[in-house]
Amino acid sequence: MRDILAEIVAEKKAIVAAAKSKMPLEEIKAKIKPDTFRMSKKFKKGDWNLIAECKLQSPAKGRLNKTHTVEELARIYEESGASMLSVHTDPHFLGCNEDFAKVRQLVKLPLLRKDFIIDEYQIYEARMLGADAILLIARILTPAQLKEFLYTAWSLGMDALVEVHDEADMKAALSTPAEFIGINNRNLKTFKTDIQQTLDLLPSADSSRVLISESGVFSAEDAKVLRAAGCDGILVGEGLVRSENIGAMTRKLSH
Ligand SMILES: O=P(O)(O)OC[C@@H](O)[C@@H](O)c1c[nH]c2ccccc12
Repeated sequence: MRDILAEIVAEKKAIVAAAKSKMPLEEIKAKIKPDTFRMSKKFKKGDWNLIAECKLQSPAKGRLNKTHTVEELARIYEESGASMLSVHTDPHFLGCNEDFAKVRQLVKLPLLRKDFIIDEYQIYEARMLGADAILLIARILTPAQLKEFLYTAWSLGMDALVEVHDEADMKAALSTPAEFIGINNRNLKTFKTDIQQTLDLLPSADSSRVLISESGVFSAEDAKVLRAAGCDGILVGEGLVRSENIGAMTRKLSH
């Protein structure tokens, strides 16, 4: 069976190697200033937060939205009450660093750099692009890397959303002091989603962490179920970019 995550990670190694030879880490370090933890200032345990994702394409489903640019999506989300934006920089999602930097110029909300981080270089790069937070996917990192990358993000004033999909990932996430844990309802091998995944895993999370349910949220009803179960927020891409009225859907899912 096709393993989409493994394919993406294999390509990512080459992408990072090419980026390093174009702009060495030392050069990035000389350019950047630490951020001010804008995600953790905004997200409080017990509040409800929508992270709205600028997602034009998915590797499993192909093109999701042909009518809007990433910048247009970002503007609608911000005007319609999202707490934060997630912007892909990986080409499988039609993301790129340039679009991320453009969104940074356009909006004031905190921005999550959505990518597959396998090397500390990408964390410094995220800060250079103006990210407030990064995604760390437990499945593709060792527990030691997870901790190390979390501290690297913190040293740059950025927050990290540590993503888990099953009990083993959750255990790894809980072994770090991660403040934000994202339960991905999507199996990253098959890309199938089911919000039941969050409901199943929530009891094993510790209640001091901010818990975000990611992927496969398509309605206010889904959001309501997740909120009632104890989530502090949701991360939504497809459910927004494919809806007929993106602004109205953003408003519905924001509270
Ligand atoms: O479009 P959705 O089903 O609402 O999902 C958004 C987001 O959770 C998803 O893009 C995502 C979360 N973590 C990932 C890791 C890899 C690829 C994609 C993702």
